[in-house]
Amino acid sequence: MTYVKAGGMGSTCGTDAGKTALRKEQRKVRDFVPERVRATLDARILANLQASSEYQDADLVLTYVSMDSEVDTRTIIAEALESGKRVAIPRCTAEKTLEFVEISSLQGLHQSRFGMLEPDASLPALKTPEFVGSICLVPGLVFDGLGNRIGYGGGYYDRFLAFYPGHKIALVRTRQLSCNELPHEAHDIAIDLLVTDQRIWRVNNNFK
Ligand SMILES: Nc1nc2c(c(=O)[nH]1)N(C=O)[C@@H](CNc1ccc(C(=O)N[C@@H](CCC(=O)O)C(=O)O)cc1)CN2
Ligand SMILES: Nc1ncnc2c1ncn2[C@@H]1O[C@H](COP(=O)(O)OP(=O)(O)OP(=O)(O)O)[C@@H](O)[C@H]1O
Repeated sequence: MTYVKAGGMGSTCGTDAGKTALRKEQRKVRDFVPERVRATLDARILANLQASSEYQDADLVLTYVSMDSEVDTRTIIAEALESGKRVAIPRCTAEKTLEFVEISSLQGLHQSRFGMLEPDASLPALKTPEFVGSICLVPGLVFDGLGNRIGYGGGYYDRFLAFYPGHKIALVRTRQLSCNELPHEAHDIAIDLLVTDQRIWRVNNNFK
């Protein structure tokens, strides 16, 4: 396995080829970090998230259910529910966007054809007005200081976030941060808040 330093990434300009290459190398970077180290970093990310006013003020948390080497959201889900917050997780739709379904535990979910845990198709999705006052934890492989992100490449989150009224928050291990501006296109929706294992980074140019 090749170890790719985050600082060594090329800043290719807005091309699909550039995004695809970054996805591939960042996936390796993320998988390369030993599980024990990831757990330590993720505990710090959790603490920083919980310390943020955006999290504290939110009564509803929209979050993916982590898998593989993604930043752990299962503890976040358990602690959010424990503290009385509402939690909703995504379901992929045929239109390649996301619907969010409220859950009360991680029980009863099923594995989607992409390997992620999803709520049953029969359960009702929340409607956009219910997202006011919520936060959305957005997954990604690599982020830059302007809030640009590169995900798995389905465009699911970009389509959903285009109509999302709450704070868009990324949970980021420091080595998933790019010091170069990432390639981005008109449809890409930037993150408002980066929560790393070291600090909380507010992307001011997103607050309009
Ligand atoms: N844990 C977790 N859950 C998540 C995401 C995530 O990043 N992490 N998502 C983040 O977005 C959404 C699912 N994202 C996906 C992104 C790409 C493909 C994908 O590569 N699809 C292929 C194959 C399509 C097909 O078989 O029809 C493709 O689009 O080519 C699938 C799902 C929702 N749930
Ligand atoms: N709002 C949108 N409307 C139409 N197509 C879109 C939209 N957002 C993204 N797409 C399309 O989805 C595909 C993947 O987008 P992109 O490369 O930005 O993925 P990503 O941000 O890495 O993935 P994701 O959002 O699932 O994490 C591209 O072909 C893009 O044109």
